[in-house]
Amino acid sequence: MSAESAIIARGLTRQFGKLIAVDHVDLDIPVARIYGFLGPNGSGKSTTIRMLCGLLRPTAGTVNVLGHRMPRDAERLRHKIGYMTQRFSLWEDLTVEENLDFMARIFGLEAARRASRIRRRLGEYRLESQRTQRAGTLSGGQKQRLALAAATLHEPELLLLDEPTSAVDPQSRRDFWGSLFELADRGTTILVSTHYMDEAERCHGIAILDRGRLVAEGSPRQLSEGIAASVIEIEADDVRAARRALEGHDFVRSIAQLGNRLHALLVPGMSSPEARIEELMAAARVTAKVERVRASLEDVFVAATGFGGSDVAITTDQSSDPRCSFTPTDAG
Ligand SMILES: Nc1ncnc2c1ncn2[C@@H]1O[C@H](COP(=O)(O)OP(=O)(O)OP(=O)(O)O)[C@@H](O)[C@H]1O
Repeated sequence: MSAESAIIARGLTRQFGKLIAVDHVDLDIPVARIYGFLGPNGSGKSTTIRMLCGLLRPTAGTVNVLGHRMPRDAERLRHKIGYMTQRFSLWEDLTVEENLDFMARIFGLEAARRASRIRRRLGEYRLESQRTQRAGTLSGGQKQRLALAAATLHEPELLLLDEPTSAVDPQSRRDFWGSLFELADRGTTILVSTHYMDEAERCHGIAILDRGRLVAEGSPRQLSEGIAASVIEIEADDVRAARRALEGHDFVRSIAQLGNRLHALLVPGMSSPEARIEELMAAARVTAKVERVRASLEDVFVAATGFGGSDVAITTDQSSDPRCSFTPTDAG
């Protein structure tokens, strides 16, 4: 393992019967960085994360996490990693403080350290006023802060976060990301799966998964510059007419509407794509401003996942429970 890599995976594969949920994925995730998994529903993000933290046994491939071979060394890794899923997985009938105390005991913190860590986390995650409130009655954002406080009680070197912000509002998401950056600044490696482009944009590195395969990887800037498409923005007085004029042409791979603008992804290598689009607009008598723009991460996502559409849906995965154990399972 290289000194800078927190996670190295080679040929990581997981099958469920005939379905290949994760298909020969290679990963090198550097320490103290925020690394994002982006992918449509069912692309294998959760399955990959569960294999990385030892909850699920790979069908094939090797995984090394913080110098430990997984899943063989899962038990030894337990104290070095924190895991948080999209589903609130603490005890709803216990108070905020009781939840933290319980988790601190699970992580084996002795009494004095337990008390000081809990006090610190309550402050850091703004939960002091909710200290004696039952977790089940917290708001979505408070629950998420509690889950992060619990996942970081033992000061893990690596945090694995599976769609942690899917149930909270934009302000809570922003706060949450502020906390992630602080953790990364202090040396924690963070792997986070998300459906949100703005979140992926904040990551130091991103892997895009599609049908179990890793289809693109790099920093947001590298991905944007390396996109296999020309991105043309069309600002039109009649957006619907502009869209109609673009439809049905082989060289137009996808069209997405953003207010009164369209983003068209064209096949790469066209000599002057703007001129070609201007011709189409003129022929359809649509007044439009046409310019070539830098690819957004959403454009990259659409191109990397086969131009299948830009809508990224959010689902709730009920399949994993971090409380149960760290024993790898074959059944998932
Ligand atoms: N325990 C399991 N048994 C059978 N199939 C499974 C199991 N867990 C996951 N799958 C399947 O593996 C594929 C990948 O699922 P996974 O949950 O990893 O995707 P995901 O990218 O995390 O999706 P989402 O964004 O919807 O949470 C899906 O087709 C899913 O139905």
